[in-house]
Amino acid sequence: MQIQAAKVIVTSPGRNFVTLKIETDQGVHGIGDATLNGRELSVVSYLEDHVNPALIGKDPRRIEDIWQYLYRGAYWRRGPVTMRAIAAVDVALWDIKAKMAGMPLYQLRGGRSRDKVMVYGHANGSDIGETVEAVGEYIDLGYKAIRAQTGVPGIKDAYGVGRGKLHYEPADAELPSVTGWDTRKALDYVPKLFEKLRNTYGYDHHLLHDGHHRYTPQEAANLGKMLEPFQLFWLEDCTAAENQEAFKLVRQHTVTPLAVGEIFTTIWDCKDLIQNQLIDYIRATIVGAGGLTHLRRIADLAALYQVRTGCHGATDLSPVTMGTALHFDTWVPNFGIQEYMRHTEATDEVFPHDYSFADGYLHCGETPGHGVDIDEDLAAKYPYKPAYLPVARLEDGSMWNW
Ligand SMILES: O=C(O)C(O)[C@@H](O)[C@H](O)[C@H](O)CO
Ligand SMILES: [Mg+2]
Repeated sequence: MQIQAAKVIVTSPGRNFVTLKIETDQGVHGIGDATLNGRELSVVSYLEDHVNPALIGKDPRRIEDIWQYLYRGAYWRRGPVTMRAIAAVDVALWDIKAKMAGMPLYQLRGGRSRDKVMVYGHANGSDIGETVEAVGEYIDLGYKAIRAQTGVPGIKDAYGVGRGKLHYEPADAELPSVTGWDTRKALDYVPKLFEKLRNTYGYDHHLLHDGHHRYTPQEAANLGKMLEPFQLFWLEDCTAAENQEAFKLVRQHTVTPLAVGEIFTTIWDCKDLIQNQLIDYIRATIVGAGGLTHLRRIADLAALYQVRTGCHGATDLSPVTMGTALHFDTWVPNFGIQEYMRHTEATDEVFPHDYSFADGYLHCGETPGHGVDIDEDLAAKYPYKPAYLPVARLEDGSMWNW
């Protein structure tokens, strides 16, 4: 069996997605997601110029060997562009293998560990009142877990406040727009949001919050401590994690559960965080961390330390990543939760899929493979359109973390 063709499809049904399609001489094809928000075309080039030519003629069943070939063979290791390209190949090959086996992908991992996958949705508003209302809407939709983000008075367009209700999408401008940040104001306002949420809805639902790398370790520790009475499911990206040791300080001061990892690309980014039990949830996902082949290694290491998974699932990852993540979530023994931001209808049409939402849970389908395909004719109707995430600056003009 041989790989006959590998092609990259770029489509923008509301936002940009990069998809790799691998075709075999047996008529079976597989697809993988290679989307890197705001840097999409760099992965297109990486695949078209450097990876795809090397795939032709290879045996698609040798997934592990092809993964090692692309990782070790490049000499230049890790990084978002390289690892997303590897992830796309890896996922397309797992799709092919599962289709050939006539099984849904989770069966090839070891079968079901659970009946359904708990997800969290994104509730946001420009102030506490609006966010509390938005959380209520998610509760009415059946969600068991809800992430709550609020605009903060005096801060211009704070992180997490979207334009649409169910379709939060911050990558909007042809060049990054400028938003603001003020830690003092946020530290004062965010705990009040969670106090109001618990007073309004009680403690039956899981509540989550994303700090988006905005706080120093000391400030993050302070926030975690103030949020303790409100029993969060997790506080995400409370501080930047390039220096994994930074989490020690946070951990020493608060029992609020910590999650991190949506921008991690390999196990090396979270090895110390996991082994020192500095986090509770690892947010790496399929497209970000080298595909199913690598993500399961991260999950296995995490399991040794009772760290659970919480895959990134924002709408800058295509339905291909969501579908594959759901097969991973259905299998992985140390599952925690899955992020679920809904794609727009146009995106769902370009990527027909068999996963479905009901009563706060997502269910992966039973069709062979990962259950997601691409309608190439429809995809061609939505050409690439540059779109960037905003940047953040402090009041005095200093660059901050978006
Ligand atoms: O889903 C999350 O938790 C995020 O932090 C995203 O909103 C993130 O900002 C985007 O995925 C970046 O592309
Ligand atoms: Mg996040």
